[in-house]
Formats: sequence, C-alpha cells, structure tokens
Amino acid sequence: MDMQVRSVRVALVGNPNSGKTALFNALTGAHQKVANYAGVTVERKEGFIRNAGRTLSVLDLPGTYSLRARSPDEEVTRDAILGRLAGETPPDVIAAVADATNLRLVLRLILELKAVGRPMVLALNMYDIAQRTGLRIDLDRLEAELGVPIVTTVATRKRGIEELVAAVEAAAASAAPAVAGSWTPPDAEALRGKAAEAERIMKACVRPPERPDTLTGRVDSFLLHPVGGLVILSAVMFVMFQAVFAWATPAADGIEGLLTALGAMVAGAIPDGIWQSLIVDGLISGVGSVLVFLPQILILFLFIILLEDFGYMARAAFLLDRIMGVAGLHGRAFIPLLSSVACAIPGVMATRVIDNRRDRLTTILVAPLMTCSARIPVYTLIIAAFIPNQTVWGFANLQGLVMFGLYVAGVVSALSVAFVIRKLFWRSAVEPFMMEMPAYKMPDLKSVLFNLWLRARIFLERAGRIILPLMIVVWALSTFPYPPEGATAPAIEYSFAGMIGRALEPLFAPIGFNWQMVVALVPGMAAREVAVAALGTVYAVADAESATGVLATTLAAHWSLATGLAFLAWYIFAPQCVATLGVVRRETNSAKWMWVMIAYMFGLAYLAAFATYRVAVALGGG
Ligand SMILES: Nc1nc2c(ncn2[C@@H]2O[C@H](COP(=O)(O)OP(=O)(O)OP(=O)(O)O)[C@@H](O)[C@H]2O)c(=O)[nH]1
Ligand SMILES: [Mg+2]
Repeated sequence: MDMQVRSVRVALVGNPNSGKTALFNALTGAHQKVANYAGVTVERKEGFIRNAGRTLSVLDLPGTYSLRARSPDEEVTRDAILGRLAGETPPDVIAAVADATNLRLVLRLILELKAVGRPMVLALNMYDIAQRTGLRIDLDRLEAELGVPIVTTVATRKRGIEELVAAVEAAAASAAPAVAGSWTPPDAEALRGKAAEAERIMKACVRPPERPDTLTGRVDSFLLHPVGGLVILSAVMFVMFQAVFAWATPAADGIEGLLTALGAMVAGAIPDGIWQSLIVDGLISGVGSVLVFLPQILILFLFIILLEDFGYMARAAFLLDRIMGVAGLHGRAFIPLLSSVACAIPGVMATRVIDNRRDRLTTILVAPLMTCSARIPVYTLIIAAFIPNQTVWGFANLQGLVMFGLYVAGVVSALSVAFVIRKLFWRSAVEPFMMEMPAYKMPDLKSVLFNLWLRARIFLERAGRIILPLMIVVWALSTFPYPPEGATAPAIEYSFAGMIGRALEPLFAPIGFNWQMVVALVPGMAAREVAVAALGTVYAVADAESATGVLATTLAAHWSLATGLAFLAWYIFAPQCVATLGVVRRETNSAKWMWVMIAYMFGLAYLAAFATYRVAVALGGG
C-alpha cells in the first residue's frame, strides 16, 4: 500500500468584506461571488488546490466579528472552525484573513481564534490599499505579538497567493492532527479583555497614514446626505431603467431578426408537418421569445455589478434604512432584498445574516416580491406590446418609466407586506442598522466582464435546461390530439392545451386572462420566464403567421390593454417559481411557511390583476 498523504484542510476566517472569497477564488480558481459589502458569503464553500502533488482543501466561510455567533451565517463559521458540522473534522490550519486597512476588529477575532488552539496563519489582505494610503504596519512586531506567521496578499491581483499556500503548508506540517478541542464561547468579560489586548497591539504595530485618505469621507458627504443622497439614489435607478430599454433595443432587435431569419430558413428547409412545427413553433418561437431579453438582463446586471463593486450598495442600504425601519424590516434585510433583484434564491439565503428569527422570517416572506431578473422577459414583453415607445416630459422614455414603476411596485409591496406582518403577527423593536461602510473601490474591468458573462451563462442555461424541455411539452400539448374531421375552429382549440385552458378559464376570466394565458401560466409555475416562451409557442402553433412574427406584436393584436396590464399586475405578486419555494422550505425548516407564501402571494396576484383589469376596463382599456 502506498503512503496515502492526508490532504491539508485550511479555513479562511475573518471579518466581513475583508476579501476572503476573493482569496478563495484566487487560491482555487473558483468563481464565488465577491462584492464590496458585508454579508456576501453565507454558506461554507469548499475548493481545492493541487500543490506539488498534494491536495489542499480550502474552506470559504461567512465573515464574522466574533466566534460568539449570533446569526445563522456566523454559526456556520463557528461550527466549521470547531469541526461541529456533520461529518467534518476541524480544519488543520486557520487562515485568518484581515483587511490590512481595518485591523482593529479583526485583531480581537484573531485572539479569539488563537484560543481554539489550531495552527494559524494571517493573510494581511488589501495590502495594495494599505500601501497606497501610506498606512504603516510593523509586520515583524505584529507577527511576534500575535505569535502567528503573516503573509501580505492582494487577492484581486493574485499577489501573495503562493506565499500563503507555503505558510499554510508549513503550519500544517508543524501541527498535531486535528482533534475537536473543548472550546467554550468567550463571555463578555473575556471579550473585553481581548478587545483591550487588540487595542494595545494595534497601537504598538500600526501607524496611521500621515495624510489619511479623505476621499471616501468627501464622497460620502454627498452620497450619504439625508436628502441629497436619496435624490442621487433615485437618479441612479432612473438612469438604470432608461438604459435597460434604450441601450438594449438595438441588440434585442438584432437577436429578434436572427431568430426570425432562422425560423424562416428552417421552415423552408423542412417540409410542412410535425417536425417543422416542433422546431419552428415549439423551439424557435418558444425559447427564442425568451432569448431576446438577454441584452436587457445584462444591462441591468452591469449596473448592479458596478454599484456593488464600487461600494455604493452599502450606502444605499444606509440611506434606505429609515424607510425599511418604518416598514418593520431589520436593517440587515437590505442586502437580502437587494440580492433578490437578481433572484430570490440567493436573496432568501442571504437572510442568514439576520440574527432574530422573526426578523429573518419576515424578510424571507417578502423577498420574492422584489423584482427578480426572471420577471424581466415578462415585463419587457408586455411593455413592448402595450406601452408606446415615446418620450415624456421631454427626456424620459415611457417604456423605461413603466419598467421603473414595476420595480418600485415590487419594493413597495415588499415593504407593505412586511409592515402588515409586523403589525398583525409579531411586534418587536426594530433593530438599528449596523454595517461597516466599505471603502470605495474602483471596479476591476476583468472581473466585471467575467461576472456579466456568468449572468449570461445562467440565463442561457435556464433557457436550455428548463425552458427548452418544457416547450417541447407545451408544443405537444398544443398540437395533439388533432382536430376531428370537418372541424371549423383553429386546431389548437381541440388540443390538450386547449382543453386545459378552457377548463381553467372561468377561474381567470374575472381578471381578464384568456385561455392561452392560462395555458402559459401552468408551465410558468416552474419559472416566470417560461410563461413568455409558452405564449410564444401557443400563439405560434395556433397561427402560422405569428410563428415568424414578433411575439409582442401578436399579443398587441390579441389582447386588450386591460388584459396586458392585468398580466403585469399578476406577475408583480405571483409566486411562479418552484425553486424559490423549495429554498424557502429548506431555509425555514418547514413546509408551513412555504404554503403561507404561496397562499398570500397568489391571493395578492389575483386581487391586483382583478383590480387592474376592472379599472382599466372602466377607463376604456377593455
Ligand atoms: N484593492 C483590493 N480589493 C480587494 C482585495 N481583496 C478583495 N478586494 C475587494 O474587496 C471586496 C470584498 O471582497 P470579498 O471577497 O467579497 O470579501 P469577503 O471577506 O468574502 O466578504 P463576506 O463574504 O461578506 O464576508 C470586493 O469588492 C473585492 O473585490 C485586495 O487585496 N485589494
Ligand atoms: Mg465572501
């Protein structure tokens, strides 16, 4: 038997926003999410490094200020360090990660970590910023005071990575095998002692820059101004949604043209019949009607990624804290709600940073009301069909304005539902906002582009994995059975889809939905944008003309304005995403809250669509 070399396990531990995940990515080549605010990582993630024939396992962990964990994400970190997670031993080496420009709080954490008794190394990260600002750290003295080897790193530039690996290997070699120690959480007394010790080390080893960097402070005096700050925030949002429409249109038109040409080509190449119908009506019309929204999604994410990296999002959280507090939301609910703008799944996961169980549950229940990116195809389609592309007030594009309004509607409904939950079910004091403001950082072009590419990949993968197979099903249901001899109505009305649509139609007639929409809503439970694809397929099967046309034009011809607006209202609320429901169930450990969410969201969706439809009809939009 050859010698089995046990792989070394190292855990990255440090304050939030100190660059642990950036280091993890640099070490392992992974692409975990990195952003310039606290609370990005909420799960443990493992990656591997091959180094001289050995494997090093690296754990990325949520940031924490103390091992006396309070919120679920901090518990993950504590349990990982202590080896309490099921089937895991403690890490062989703890790599403490410190933001070199912000050492005060991390020194106390390092003293706490030392008490755990594992071998340690310290990565002084963001060393580039420390040097640029003229911060002076006496590395030898710090090493001696802490009794821990120090490596300086710049995670985003991959500097100091090899040195860090070498230091970890050396620490592991000198260590006894991991045993679960008898760690007890430090009491307040012990923590005060450690804080005083940290303060002493800080004074002894760190000299602040002679000319401190005042840029962040100066910029903040504008961006965090109680009135001016909110004006700037609104302006940023306004520009963002204008851009989503203005910049995306040429690209979206291009994709649209390509797909139309492709459809015509395939229709010419394959003889009329079932295969032509499957490919042209089912796949190109169905999946294609979602693909055209890729440019919109990428532009929105470009804004979000830039704002996150720059460090603006934590400021937005600060500005909106008062409003969120009035709604009864915890200050730390901002980041989960912000994450939900991409997708409610990471949003629900991000609630782990909230320590109070009820505050966390409230945030989970309202997170899916935020406008996720899967709603973009639905919203954009209906806007393109029913809202004229015109300029209002001399400078604003009306379509962009309506999109902005839909996002605001998502935020307002999330705040309102949170308010009602707090008022009706659990009253308690609202926790004040507590998040360190990150220093502003210039976004790195390469990582911005890479993150954008990741977004595009997620979108395309969903189209391939979820939408494509579902469209084959929708196409089959809309095609079979064939109409009987001598039938007069369009063939699709005799199909299974026609039957399902007709059966459910009475339920949806009061809110102005026709049977084609009902047919689209059923597979649309899987994910919101599936409904758009399903509409594409259903209308393409029903009518050869629209198979090669633009879906928005088809809808404008078949639906009334009132119906279009009711559909938008429905989508602000409807919980049409099984994956989100699954995550809610997992994160709340109960099916109960998932059902509560399904019931209240469908209820609101129906009410909102009903009211919208009736008002629009009364105003002449029927
Ligand atoms: N200039 C500079 N920026 C860095 C460095 N390391 C990380 N960053 C940036 O710092 C921010 C935070 O990095 P993350 O890796 O997300 O921090 P984290 O410690 O994982 O944060 P949490 O998951 O919230 O605990 C990001 O904007 C990174 O791009 C560095 O060495 N130099
Ligand atoms: Mg992280």
